[in-house]
Amino acid sequence: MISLHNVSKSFTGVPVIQSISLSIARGDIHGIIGASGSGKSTLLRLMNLLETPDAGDVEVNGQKLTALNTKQLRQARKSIGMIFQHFNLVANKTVYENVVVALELAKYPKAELRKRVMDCLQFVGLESFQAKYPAQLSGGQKQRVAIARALANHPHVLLCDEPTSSLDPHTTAEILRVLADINQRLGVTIVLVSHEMDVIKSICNRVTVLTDGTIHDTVAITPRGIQETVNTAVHLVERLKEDGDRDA
Ligand SMILES: Nc1ncnc2c1ncn2[C@@H]1O[C@H](COP(=O)(O)OP(=O)(O)OP(=O)(O)O)[C@@H](O)[C@H]1O
Repeated sequence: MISLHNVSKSFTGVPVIQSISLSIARGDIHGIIGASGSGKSTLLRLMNLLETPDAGDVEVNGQKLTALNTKQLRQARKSIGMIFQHFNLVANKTVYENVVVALELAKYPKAELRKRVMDCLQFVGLESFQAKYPAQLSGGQKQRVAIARALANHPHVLLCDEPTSSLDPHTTAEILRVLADINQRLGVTIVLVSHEMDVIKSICNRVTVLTDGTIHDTVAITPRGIQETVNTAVHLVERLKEDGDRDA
């Protein structure tokens, strides 16, 4: 589904990704983990050519992206959704408008716009929030809108760059559940960059460990499932007591 062949990328002469080859199979939830600065985000952004490789080839869904012209690449990107740590919503657009923009940019048939937006919002459980603005939403709700927007054009692949890093554990579990659902119900291949081992272990079936822009290893794991978390005040106090982090 996604193949990188000897891909390299430098910034201002400093190598950040060094001749990486990696294959991600259709239907996988593939994690990328590594220390800060190891190149995780850059590797992910090379998969949809948000970063252009200095060398090597990137193939997604049978198409060699590195061989396409600008127009062809724009077309190919419709089938590659992406979400980010800080959601990247347009602040002065409503939830509905944030999703419809993705469809309009992709020249989706006008008559089908409304239905498609509402289907996507329903999938993430936010159809009743369509008229709200991002500032009126919680972090988890904002990420759901971003997911709805990423799903709008029926992608085959969803690239997720630290999608839960701004969220509390309870909301993290909710968003991971949505991602697992997208993978299972819609058959979307997911690549998930995270520095949190718990996040990676909960839903990924393969994991690449990056170190200094090279692959240390890629291993198969059994996702252990999304841990239920509770965020009531009582539960939070209990957690503090467990950690011994309270006034004596
Ligand atoms: N556009 C850019 N221009 C210059 N340097 C960049 C750029 N993007 C990334 N880098 C550098 O490349 C290296 C890898 O960055 P990257 O964001 O891919 O790492 P990361 O593993 O995702 O880090 P983190 O976990 O801290 O987000 C870092 O040293 C970073 O400063």
